[in-house]
Amino acid sequence: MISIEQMAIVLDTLPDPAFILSRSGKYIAVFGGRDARYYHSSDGLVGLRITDIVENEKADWFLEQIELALDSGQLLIKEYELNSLDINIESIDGPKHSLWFEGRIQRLDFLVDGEAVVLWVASNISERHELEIKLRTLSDTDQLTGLFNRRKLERDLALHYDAFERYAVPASILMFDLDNLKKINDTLGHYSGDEIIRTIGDICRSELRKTDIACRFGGDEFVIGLPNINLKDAVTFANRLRKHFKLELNRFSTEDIPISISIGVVTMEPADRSYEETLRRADDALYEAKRSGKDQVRLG
Ligand SMILES: Nc1nc2c(ncn2[C@@H]2O[C@H](COP(=O)(O)OP(=O)(O)OP(=O)(O)O)[C@@H](O)[C@H]2O)c(=O)[nH]1
Repeated sequence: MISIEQMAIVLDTLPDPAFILSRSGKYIAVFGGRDARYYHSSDGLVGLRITDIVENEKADWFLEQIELALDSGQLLIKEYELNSLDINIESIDGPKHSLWFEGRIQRLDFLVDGEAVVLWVASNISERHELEIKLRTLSDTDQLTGLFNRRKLERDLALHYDAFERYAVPASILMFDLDNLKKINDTLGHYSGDEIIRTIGDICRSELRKTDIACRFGGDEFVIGLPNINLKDAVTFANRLRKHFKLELNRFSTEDIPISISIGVVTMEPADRSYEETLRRADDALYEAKRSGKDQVRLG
């Protein structure tokens, strides 16, 4: 059997901080989490309330979680961030940058000063969180161009179609394809073809707003989603883009292989039953641009 004194040492040596918090957000007791590389100091917390140290919105969130854990009686697991906007990190010992935590919150079956209480164990998961963000970004990105890939595009277009259908928020789509890439590969080599595709990514990044979605759809085919843009403005944009591409890609052109792009432009319409139908119309418009001699913009 270990003694009460040894038990106290064990609690204080817990690698992750464990808080006993009341329903009203009062810190009743704090144990462990002493490593200043991973955790802010919890010295002086006992007796304070969450609202004393955490800004309003975040404090409300903490109180909500306590309430949920108390009501359900079941283990509640939540991830959250604490940064200098939430608490005055500068004045507290410990890491100064923002941290991500996994909170494990469980009702305790006793009252303190007549109030229900929970045990809140906070594990620092910042490294895991960063890795997850990197993985998510990687899985949404086309390696050659750094643009989004088709999976991410389709996810975003589904959301924009939803906004269009419910609230009539316009959204337009450009689908474009390099002209004559096969000849370029055959004549100048596959690496030149790759460089042209990479350059397309750079031009897209320089031309687009943050909310636009530029994606390499596959091979030498690209799609740009333009939220909040109607057909007229989308066509103006497509023409500007075509000229910009022509200018930049000119350095790859040879006498008998001009390098340009063909673009199909459409906007979401009530007759489209899904974003896939809008995309299909963009593809038809692109096909028309190719059929009519390439290096041009066609409306669908
Ligand atoms: N270098 C390079 N070539 C690629 C890549 N992806 C696809 N391609 C080539 O791009 C060509 C695309 O086919 P098409 O669109 O029919 O060929 P195109 O010569 O551009 O024909 P048009 O679109 O009618 O002008 C194929 O030859 C593919 O091998 C890539 O990542 N790098």
